[in-house]
Amino acid sequence: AEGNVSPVQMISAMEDAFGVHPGQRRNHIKGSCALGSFKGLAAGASYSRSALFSGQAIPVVARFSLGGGNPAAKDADKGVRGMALEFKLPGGALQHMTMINVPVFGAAKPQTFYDLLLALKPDPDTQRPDPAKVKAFVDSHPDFQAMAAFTQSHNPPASYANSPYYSLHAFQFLDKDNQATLVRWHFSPQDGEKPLTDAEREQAPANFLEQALIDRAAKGPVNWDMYLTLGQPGDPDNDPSHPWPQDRQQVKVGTLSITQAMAQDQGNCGPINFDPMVVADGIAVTDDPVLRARSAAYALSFGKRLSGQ
Ligand code: HEM
Repeated sequence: AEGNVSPVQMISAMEDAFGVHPGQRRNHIKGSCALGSFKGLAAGASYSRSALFSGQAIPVVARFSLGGGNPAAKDADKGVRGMALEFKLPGGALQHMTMINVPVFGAAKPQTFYDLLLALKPDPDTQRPDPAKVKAFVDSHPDFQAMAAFTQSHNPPASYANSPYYSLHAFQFLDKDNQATLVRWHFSPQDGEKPLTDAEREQAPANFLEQALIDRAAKGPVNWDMYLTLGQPGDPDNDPSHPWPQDRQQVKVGTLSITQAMAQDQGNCGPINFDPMVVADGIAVTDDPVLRARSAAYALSFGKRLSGQ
């Protein structure tokens, strides 16, 4: 079926798929907090007047996470890893970037993501998703396939520090003359990309990502370079399942340094809603329906967990 999916439908499908864990996120439930700063480059300032690219160090509160709503998920499980950033700009404005480590998203429209959640609802008899329903979902949603192929063919990272993270959505960067440039961005790890080997995946304990990040940050800043990908006329601005052609120009616009990590109940990322539509002057959202559905669903998840539901 086509049509708008309300946040109430979306979160209720998420709760049916993953269960309800009171006070916690309905998705990306397992994660860790971190702190650091971001330094922008003049190259960024030529596309966006955001204070991000002033060259001053901008304080950042971060959260790293596993996709999905299972708090007992294993860190070696295949699937999505997230990096959510809240930049505290001078004067009190906030900029969010809420990214995953997959370069293509599995839904052109909120309906596809909703249909996936419906297909993942555990069968009462087996307590597992019904494989026939999952297959029917996959067969009927071509926009899901690129992301599924990517997550199945890539082992997860050995550390959050060894993964890139992608905006997926396109945003408008606005310069000082209000000239707009359509961009996507990603953060590339200076520590390099390092997936677990198959043997490491089998032997890995359930929980290692948090301690690995704490240990790594204790040795010195963990850096990611931020790159823009510049859109060309005709590149879609409203479909995170649709990659742009490979030849699009990339521009390095800054570096994120994570200096400290901690458990999510010991840091200040817990009560933040990393809504990806929180943008400050110089960056603007498009009418991407997936981005809009995210914002609505995050608000509901946030309201529930803050009130102990
Ligand atoms: C329609 C599609 C999507 C829906 C309905 C959805 C829903 C959600 C919800 C409900 C949360 C928990 C929010 C909270 O309680 O604070 C969440 C977290 C998250 N989502 Fe999404 N999401 C979608 C797509 C995406 C995409 C495309 C990305 C990446 C580009 C993404 C990355 C993340 C990350 C990194 C988190 C964890 C944020 C944190 O650490 O607090 N999601 N999502």
